[in-house]
Amino acid sequence: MNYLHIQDISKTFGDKKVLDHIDLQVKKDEFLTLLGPSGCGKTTLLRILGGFERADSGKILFEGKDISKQAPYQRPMNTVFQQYALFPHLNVYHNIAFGLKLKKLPGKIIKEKVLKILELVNLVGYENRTIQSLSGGQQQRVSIARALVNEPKVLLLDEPLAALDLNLRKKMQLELKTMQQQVGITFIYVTHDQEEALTMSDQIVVLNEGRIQQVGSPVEIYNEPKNSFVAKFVGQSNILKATMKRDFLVNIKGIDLDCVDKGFAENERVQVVIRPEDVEISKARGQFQGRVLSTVFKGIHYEMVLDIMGKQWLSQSTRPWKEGEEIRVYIDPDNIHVMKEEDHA
Ligand SMILES: Nc1ncnc2c1ncn2[C@@H]1O[C@H](COP(=O)(O)OP(=O)(O)OP(=O)(O)O)[C@@H](O)[C@H]1O
Repeated sequence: MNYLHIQDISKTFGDKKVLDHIDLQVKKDEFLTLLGPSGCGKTTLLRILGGFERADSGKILFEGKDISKQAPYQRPMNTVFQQYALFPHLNVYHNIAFGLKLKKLPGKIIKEKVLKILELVNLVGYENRTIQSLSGGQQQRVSIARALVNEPKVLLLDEPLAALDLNLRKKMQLELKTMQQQVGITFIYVTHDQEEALTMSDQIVVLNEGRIQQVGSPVEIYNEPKNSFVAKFVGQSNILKATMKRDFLVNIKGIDLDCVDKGFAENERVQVVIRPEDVEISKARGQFQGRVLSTVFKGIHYEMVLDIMGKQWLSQSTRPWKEGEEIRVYIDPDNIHVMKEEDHA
């Protein structure tokens, strides 16, 4: 039996179809991320899961039971919002204990649970602090603690780190992942930040315009994007028109390249994705000839725009190449990913 099954969910606001037949299986103890651009329907799907919004059609099944009609508090889920939604007049302890008091648990048990969760979110000693005296990162930890203390089976997180600065966000990403592994709760995490999704997730669901584009592990999504939307949205890519000659041989602009992909017909028109870090520039070796158009220093590497037979390619290298320099480019067959051709590409 599936743990959580989002079964054929659709939702329309006015005349806009926001979710279009979303069908998704979520495993127990999995960190699953809904990734997509602003407006693609991520938050709406999360709100439907949490019970804050009703789908037009489809069901939410938890351990085989239909929970679609349950109120938020009846569901085995808790939500952490981007705006921390903490009670400003209560201190840290009472913010976290709030839900447990509503459940009328004995004071001793409440105290034990709150102290345990404070340890998990690294806030031991902060019990009596007011919410206003905490930093943004600490406030978000309180809101995560407040959700986790209720021991939900599934935690829903809607861009919880969006308001934090970059350094703190990166630190919290790792902390959240560790927390999730420690508590062994399924996390469903919404973000539009592809790096965040790649860092934290077991599974990523890429959404665009209310439709699932691809479901896969971070490595699958990055290395084997299913279409040009995923290839462009997750990392940078060179997307090139090509023709499949036969299995393991693809032709780009008259140049034959070995490749690992198969399953395409002879002479089928395809698209090839090559990541900038896989574009190897050298003076002498390579299937393609070209010229450096620009070079920008990016900290740990240089980013170059190349002119390869009249098309611009992005590339990365640890050494700078001079603008105007004539170069060759080598692509390893392992780094050539072939996709079906799309009309809009
Ligand atoms: N209650 C509502 N009434 C009307 N339209 C809505 C409502 N909620 C969401 N929408 C619309 O549905 C679309 C999807 O919104 P949603 O918030 O799910 O997207 P999102 O992917 O989470 O985007 P963001 O990252 O910007 O929050 C948007 O066009 C939004 O304007």
